[in-house]
Amino acid sequence: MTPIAVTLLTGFLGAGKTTLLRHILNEQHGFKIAVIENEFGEVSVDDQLIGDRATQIKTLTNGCICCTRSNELEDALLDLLDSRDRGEIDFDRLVIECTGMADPGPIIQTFFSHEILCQRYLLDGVIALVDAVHADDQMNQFTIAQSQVGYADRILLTKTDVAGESDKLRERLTRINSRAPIYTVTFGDIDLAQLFNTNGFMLEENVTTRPRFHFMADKQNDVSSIVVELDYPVDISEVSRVMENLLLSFADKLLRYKGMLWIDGEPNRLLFQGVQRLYSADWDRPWGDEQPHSVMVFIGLELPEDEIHAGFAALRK
Ligand SMILES: Nc1nc2c(ncn2[C@@H]2O[C@H](COP(=O)(O)OP(=O)(O)OP(=O)(O)O)[C@@H](O)[C@H]2O)c(=O)[nH]1
Repeated sequence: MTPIAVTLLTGFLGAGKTTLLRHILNEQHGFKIAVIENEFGEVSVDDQLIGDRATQIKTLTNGCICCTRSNELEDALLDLLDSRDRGEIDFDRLVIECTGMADPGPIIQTFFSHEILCQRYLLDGVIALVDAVHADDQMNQFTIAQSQVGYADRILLTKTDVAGESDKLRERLTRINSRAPIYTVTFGDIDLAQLFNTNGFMLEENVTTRPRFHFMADKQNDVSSIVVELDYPVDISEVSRVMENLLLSFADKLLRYKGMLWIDGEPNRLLFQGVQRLYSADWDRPWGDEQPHSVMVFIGLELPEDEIHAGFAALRK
């Protein structure tokens, strides 16, 4: 059975998530989309704004889905599957709109830690919306606004019609997350091909991410990213040991990491990625004519850069 592709919309309060969702639902894309909305408070406003284009809208108002202990998100995901299996509703994609204060981490983990959800849903991508007018202040004040950017596979800069383009803001976003491309979007108007099928959590991605800016130590952000590149082969069990050690001390700080490794004596590339404590690895295609090398991107909160660099540097034989 083909898993249902899930897109997670995150971004700080007022960044334009609902506006984008409305645009997604009104496009002629041929998908049947179900929506999970998360709002604070008993009265749901956004589902009235969205209109009736979604197959099914589930609104979770019992607190924020990233921090409630009630498994409300899990229940909603299972309910949707039940209704679909009973033939009551039909959908082939799911979009989840988080609240503006939500931490995407636990939401992402839901898709990796529950057996049925793992099988039936495929987390396709995390889209972070960033309000070009307010983002700087928001990220200065709230680390969660930085984390939302840190988890993203795509960053959408909204409200540039008011704020204009800012290289400084783009540079800051790239410092936080050097992996995600940044697109501008005005009132949600964007080609869906840029949002869907990002394969953000698939392992066959060609990871060649490099920071587009050369920067100094990051004093501005709590969340930042680093790229680790190794021009020597490493032992797979040694890599596991380095990762286990890093996770032992810093699991909560390593928001997201992804990489391609040159494993000693192996003709194939090893792709690996993780979100906090959960990580996985898979063999990819052979290196072929390409010069083998390793490249990894780590995105995290108060990123333990020295420890990461030291851990992998120690693998040089
Ligand atoms: N000028 C301008 N306004 C925008 C743009 N995108 C969204 N808005 C406006 O920004 C306001 C907030 O947009 P929403 O889509 O409700 O934002 P949200 O992220 O869903 O907000 P919360 O649910 O509160 O987190 C609305 O008044 C939108 O019309 C844009 O690109 N340009």
